Amino acid sequence: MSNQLHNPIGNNPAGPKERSMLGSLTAFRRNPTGMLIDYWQRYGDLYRMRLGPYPVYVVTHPDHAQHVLVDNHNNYSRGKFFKNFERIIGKGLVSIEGEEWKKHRRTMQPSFQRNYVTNYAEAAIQGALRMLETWDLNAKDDRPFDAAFDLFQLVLTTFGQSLYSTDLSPYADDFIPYAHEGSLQLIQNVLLPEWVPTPKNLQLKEVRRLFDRMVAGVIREHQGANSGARDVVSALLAQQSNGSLTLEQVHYELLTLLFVGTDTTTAALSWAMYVLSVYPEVQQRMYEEARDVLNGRTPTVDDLPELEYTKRVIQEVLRLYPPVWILTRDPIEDDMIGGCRIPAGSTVMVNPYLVHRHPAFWENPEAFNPDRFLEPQIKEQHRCAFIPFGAGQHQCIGMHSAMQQMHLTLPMIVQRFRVHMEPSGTVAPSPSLTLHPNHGLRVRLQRRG
Ligand code: HEM
Repeated sequence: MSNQLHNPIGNNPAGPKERSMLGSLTAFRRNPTGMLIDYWQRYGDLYRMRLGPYPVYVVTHPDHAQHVLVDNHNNYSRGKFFKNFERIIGKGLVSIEGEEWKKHRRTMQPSFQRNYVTNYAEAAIQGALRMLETWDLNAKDDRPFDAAFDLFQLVLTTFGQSLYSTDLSPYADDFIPYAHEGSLQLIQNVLLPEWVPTPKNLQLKEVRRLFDRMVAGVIREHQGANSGARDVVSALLAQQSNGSLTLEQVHYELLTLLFVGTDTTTAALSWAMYVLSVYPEVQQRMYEEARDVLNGRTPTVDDLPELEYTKRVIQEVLRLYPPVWILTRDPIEDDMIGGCRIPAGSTVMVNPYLVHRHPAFWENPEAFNPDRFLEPQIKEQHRCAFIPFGAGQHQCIGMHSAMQQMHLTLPMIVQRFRVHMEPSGTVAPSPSLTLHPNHGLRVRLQRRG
């Protein structure tokens, strides 16, 4: 794999010769991760391609990621691809900019602070216990099943109770396939104007209607019950009462959190289950850690610092399978990255999937090795070599709650079961907006004695 800094022609990055009007869009739709890696090998660390009419510069080197996301972020807007999100979730934290973004982020931040997030642990644990009860039955009957669906249900329910003080479980059957569909359409349909009445656009409208109904219900419950809840819904509604936000803005922010918070955490948990099944030695070490630290108990947040191998497994899962595998920004003025000119109005794609595989920063990058994250060496790693939650001002607001949920759930799983894939073998990533294992995650569980 390439480890060149860049491979420019003059001060233009190299890239494929694209004769079709669609540029590299067809190849991107067919096999996005494969295509991006192939171009990386051919054209170096910073390359140029076209997706339809849009010039895109793909960034794979941590220095360049840091330049775009952190050091020179003032010269970058979220850009045209993030605008596309508005088709499903309206104008929320992932598409708004400037002062409006700052105000919204400030309003929501307290609900996501590391210390506050510990309040969500109980919902995550109780949800996991319920899920494991049904898994017990599957194990008893030796019945293979799609764990990805159950994990999504767990994440949705925990999300609802923690952040919205609402039981979202009745929506799970509709929401889960719709969230997958929405995520897929957003990446496959980047060029299709939303007013064109194609079956896919009509499907997107239906997805949007369900999401709207869910969020409208959550807001109504909060307004009607005077619940006294101190959740993110109440924080946003307080700003609406004092005239700082409109009800529509509150609605869109809640829609945004729901869409981006659940699909991502589910993808990460699914990849973790996959990893347990293909690396039995990793599963065994996690089991031994859970056995020694918990001695058969259910974990609490106080146990998390002791479950340190599990944390490294989660980090390694996020390195190889970053659920948010593409971040895009548009330069406002012309910029220079690694000696190459990046024109205003184009798009820069910072690609965690590639950054996390950069051979100059990760030895034997395709190997699954949680010990890469051992201290002190990980402290010396480039600050943008590992960016599953992004970097800079737009860094994920939900990262502590997502990490906490994974860190609590995985020891509970390995404590009770041995996990096997059904059928065994490797699973390819299926990239939509988020990176999921393709064809779900069929597993067979064996109860530990
Ligand atoms: C494993 C789970 C998750 C991953 C991998 C993840 C990843 C990311 C990444 C990479 C970004 C940066 C986007 C950018 O720079 O353009 C981001 C932003 C964001 N994430 Fe997450 N996320 C996860 C879970 C969550 C959860 C649980 C929530 C909410 C409950 C959430 C809400 C958001 C929001 C609102 C933003 C936009 C922040 C802003 O621009 O101010 N995420 N996430």
